[in-house]
Order: sequence, then C-alpha cells, then structure tokens
Amino acid sequence: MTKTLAVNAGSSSMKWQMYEMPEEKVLAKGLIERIGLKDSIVTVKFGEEKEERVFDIPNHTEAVEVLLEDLKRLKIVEEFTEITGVGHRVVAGGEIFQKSTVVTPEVLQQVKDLSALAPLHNPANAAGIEAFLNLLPDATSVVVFDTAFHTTMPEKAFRYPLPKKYYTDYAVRKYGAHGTSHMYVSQEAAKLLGKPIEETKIITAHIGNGASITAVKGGESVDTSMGFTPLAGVMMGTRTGEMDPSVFPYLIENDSELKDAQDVVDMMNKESGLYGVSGISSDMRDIIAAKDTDADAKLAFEMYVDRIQKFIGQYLAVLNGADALVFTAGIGENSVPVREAILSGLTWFGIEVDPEKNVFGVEGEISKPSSRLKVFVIPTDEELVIARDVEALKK
Ligand SMILES: Nc1ncnc2c1ncn2[C@@H]1O[C@H](COP(=O)(O)OP(=O)(O)O)[C@@H](O)[C@H]1O
Ligand SMILES: CC(=O)OP(=O)(O)O
Ligand SMILES: [Mg+2]
Repeated sequence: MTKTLAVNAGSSSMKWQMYEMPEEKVLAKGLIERIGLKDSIVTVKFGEEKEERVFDIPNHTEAVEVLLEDLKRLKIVEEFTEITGVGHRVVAGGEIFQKSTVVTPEVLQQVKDLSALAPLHNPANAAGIEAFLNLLPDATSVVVFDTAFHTTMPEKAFRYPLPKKYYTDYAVRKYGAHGTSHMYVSQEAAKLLGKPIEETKIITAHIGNGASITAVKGGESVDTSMGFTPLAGVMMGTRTGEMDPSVFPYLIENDSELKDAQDVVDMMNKESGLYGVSGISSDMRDIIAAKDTDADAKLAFEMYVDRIQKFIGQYLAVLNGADALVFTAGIGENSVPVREAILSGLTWFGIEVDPEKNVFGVEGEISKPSSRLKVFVIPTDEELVIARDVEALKK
C-alpha cells in the first residue's frame, strides 16, 4: 500500500489528508486551526476515531511538528517511510509555474524567491516542503500552485493599467490565488448543474481566513479578485482587500510607527480586515458572537459582506450572467449568517434562497428550484486535487 500525504498550509491553518492511492481512500485527515492565535485547535480523524486538542501553536513550522508527531503517536504510520508521496500547496507560482511540479532543489529555491508574491504563504509553504524533504528524502515531493488555475485569465483581466514596462520588465500583474479550490468547486458545481462544464458560467466564492472570488467560464478562470499578491480583492480576516494606494505615502508621512511601504503593507496584511475593524478578532466566529453587542464588530461584519457582494456583482457583469454561485472554504461552508447576509442583497439577480436548506451542515443547493441563479455550498477539497497531482507525477 502506498501512502500519499497532501499538505495544505493556509494563512491561519494547516490541513492535511493521508490517502491510499490510486484508490483515493482517505486513511486519516487533520486540521490545525487558529495558527498564531490563542487556543489553536488540532483535530485528527482516522478510522472511526476523532481527536481534538486545544493549545497554542505560534507558527506553521510548529504546526508541521505537531502533524508529524500525531502521525506516529496515533499510529497513522508506523514508519515515515510508508509515505511515498507528499504534495504541498504553494500559493504563488508566478509566471514560472503553470502546473504542478516535482520538487527539486531549484524548484524549492524558486518557491522561496516568489515570496514577494505571497508573503504570508510561500515562506510557510517552503518551510513545510523542507521539513518533509528532510524526513522523507526518497518520497516523491510535489508542489501544487494556487496560481495555476488562473493562468487562463485573458490579458485584459490580469494586466494592471500601469505603464507596459511594469509588466514586461517586472512581471507586475494579477496572479490570483486559491486556484485549486476554485477549480475543484467549479467542477463539482457543473456536476450539480447537470451540464458539461464547457457550457457553464460559475462564480466561486472561496471565503476562509483568506478569501477570493472567481469568475469561471467553461471551466476556466477568466477573472479573480486576488491580485499581484493575496492582499487584493475582498476584505479578509486580517487583510484589507482593495485599497487606494495613495493611502500608503500619506500614512508613512503622518504615522511615525509606519516607516516605509513595507510597514504599511504588513499592517494591511496582518492587522486589518475583520481584525482591524473590529479590534476583536480575525475569526468570523468571534465577530458573529460579538456583533449584536459591539458596534465595531457589527461594522466589520457589514463591511465584509458588502465587499463580497460587490465582487459577485462585478463577476455577474464579467460573465454577463451566471448559472451558479458557489460558497466554499471555512466561512463559505460553515457560516449561515454570512451567506444569508450576502444573498439577501442579491435578490435582483434572481437569487431565491431556501431558508430550510441554508442551514449549518447542508451541502449542495441552498436555493429554491425557481431560483434563476443557483446557489451551492460545496466543501472544497484542495487536498484531493493535490494527492491526484502527486499520483500523476510519481515516478
Ligand atoms: N462555523 C463557522 N462560522 C463562521 N466562521 C467559521 C466557522 N467555521 C470556520 N469559520 C471561519 O473559517 C476561517 C478559516 O477558514 P479556512 O478556509 O480554514 O482558512 P485558511 O484561509 O487558513 O485556509 C476561520 O477564520 C473562521 O473565521
Ligand atoms: C491565498 C490565501 O489567502 O490562502 P488562505 O486563504 O489559505 O490563507
Ligand atoms: Mg485555505
């Protein structure tokens, strides 16, 4: 039996699944949540068993250590050498990586060199790759890029209206992210629509700690809300999303705590979004718990919903109408109040939500049969796509 491990490091989480391949049988899976916050949650499911522990995990390197210890402690593997393939999600592949690739020292270096395009992610992704390379030098190690699915975007969508040299000489353009997820859920949505994917127009809303919205036409990404880095687009857990760059020099001049552009970008990546507006938390669960009694939490919630509605509106225009809107990732899959608030402002587009279906735990269609635009909740499965790519690239 060959075991393949898929590792998906997000900005606040690390998800992993151990598969028996090529059967795609899940042997065990785990989720480490709230990395960097108080009370990180470590969940492991294997066989009929489920274990949950709560303790502080300050960063992704320690999360990898927890994962490795758990694999042995819970006897998911007797020896690490049983694992013959490891696949890693990498957020930024730039224009270099158009598809998944076997890791070589050169590829690892390129992943590190692309850190400017995903500062919260690529360094953590590279640390994960290195930890497993040291432990399992003989396993096939594969990197799967968030940006790969978005390489189909037309130039009018991925270019910024800057002088041309900033694209040709500096590769400054929109790259997008969460591509593996947007691809997977759009394919699942086409199945639910009962149509060949080539004939579908789908808007996918991947809303987790990081969040992005994508317009998918005929199975290909034609536009997406994240940009040069995952800071762009909608408001997120700690990130601003769309901003007017004129704020940058203004703040550097006026706030002595912000010395240079990097300080401002760090603040916009790590201290903004739900966290910055509420002053309470980056976690939507905490915002929802506080919003009825705290005005800042209420505003954070309203701004979050507003920004997502606007991008859905944009992409209805980009696609000139759509067949389906898909919610996925931590918030999209689990938060009924967020979905309710977003959808209640989109009735003009022909969305009719079925309140009996828009409840916690429901997957599939949450709109009424008469709804012109179907609304689906589809749990993403980036890990499965990663494991399939590892299998395809194995020697
Ligand atoms: N039941 C829930 N209600 C609201 N939000 C939730 C719920 N469960 C998870 N979340 C949100 O999902 C986010 C994590 O999403 P996830 O997609 O795992 O993030 P990452 O970007 O780290 O991959 C958390 O920050 C939390 O706000
Ligand atoms: C690209 C990105 O923001 O990823 P995540 O949502 O996993 O943080
Ligand atoms: Mg994620």
